Amino acid sequence: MKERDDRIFRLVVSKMAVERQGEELPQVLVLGPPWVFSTLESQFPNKFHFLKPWDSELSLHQFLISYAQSTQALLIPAVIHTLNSAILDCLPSLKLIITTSAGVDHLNLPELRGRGIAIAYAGNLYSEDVADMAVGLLIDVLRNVTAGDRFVRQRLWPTKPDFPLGLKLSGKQIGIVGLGKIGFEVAKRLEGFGCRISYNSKTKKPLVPYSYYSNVHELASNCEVLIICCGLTEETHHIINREVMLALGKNGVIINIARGAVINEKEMIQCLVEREIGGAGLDVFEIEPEIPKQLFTLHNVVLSRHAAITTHESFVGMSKLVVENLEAFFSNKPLVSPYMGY
Ligand SMILES: O=CC(=O)O
Repeated sequence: MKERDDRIFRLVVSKMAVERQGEELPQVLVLGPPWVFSTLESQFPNKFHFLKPWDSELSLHQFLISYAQSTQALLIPAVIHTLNSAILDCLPSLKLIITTSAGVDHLNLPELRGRGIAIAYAGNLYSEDVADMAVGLLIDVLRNVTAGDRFVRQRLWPTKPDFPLGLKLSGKQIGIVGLGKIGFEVAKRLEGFGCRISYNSKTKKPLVPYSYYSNVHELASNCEVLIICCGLTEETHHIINREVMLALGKNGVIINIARGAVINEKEMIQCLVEREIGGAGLDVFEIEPEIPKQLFTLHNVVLSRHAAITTHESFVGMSKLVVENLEAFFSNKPLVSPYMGY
């Protein structure tokens, strides 16, 4: 009985605390991993009252029903895939979703459009960081940087001198899948390495000096490296399949800084195991963070933790953009970085 009374007391106190904090300021609900939000929170001015379900003892459903009935703005500070109809049904006043990502594949766009909910997103904020990461992964895979690090740490250098040779980056024929802002930034960087650039995208870009291939198979047949820079859509889902990888060839390298499911991951692992492609640098996976264990055993693969955007500078820029969008929204001005593609 005492335990039950204590619990009710704690719930009432936490409800009062939430209500007190939010008396004046516009409310913004936050859904997503608390650790991502906590890296941003210190940068936000004291202008909004952030509703954080993880601070409450209530279930998410109960929390939303209790506190978020008049909430108009929702912040998603990571790529989470749990924003389903059941959650949206608990948010009858919702008018805006701010996602801090550049990709919007985690949002059900037709449903949000149907419900009249606007979206603000990161736009091109991270393109340089993501392009830097793509080039970093490529150099790592070709020149065995991480594999060399493991070799040295395992004290194998003095005893086992037969470390494999790397492959040269300069002059490589690079195929970029998706020549948006990130793809362009990757191309610009690799031009500096004397690489020859080709690309695939929905349509040929005017005034672009790179060779265009209208399908990825043809692109792969003419390249030694594929760098995946496109968004994940129904059309691009598993667009990089076994046939494409076989066309890339035995020394071919795949870099993915876009979304895991653009590549058929099972087929990629099979191609890597059977040495039908040369290697891969992967920042993203089909299901994160539970990635296939087989990848851990492959020495021709460099793994990263969906971290291409995670620089101090990009987090500062992202916090600023979130605040600008919230300020615009709560003062009935146009959003600063609206997502228009739905
Ligand atoms: O993956 C990260 C993003 O879409 O911003």
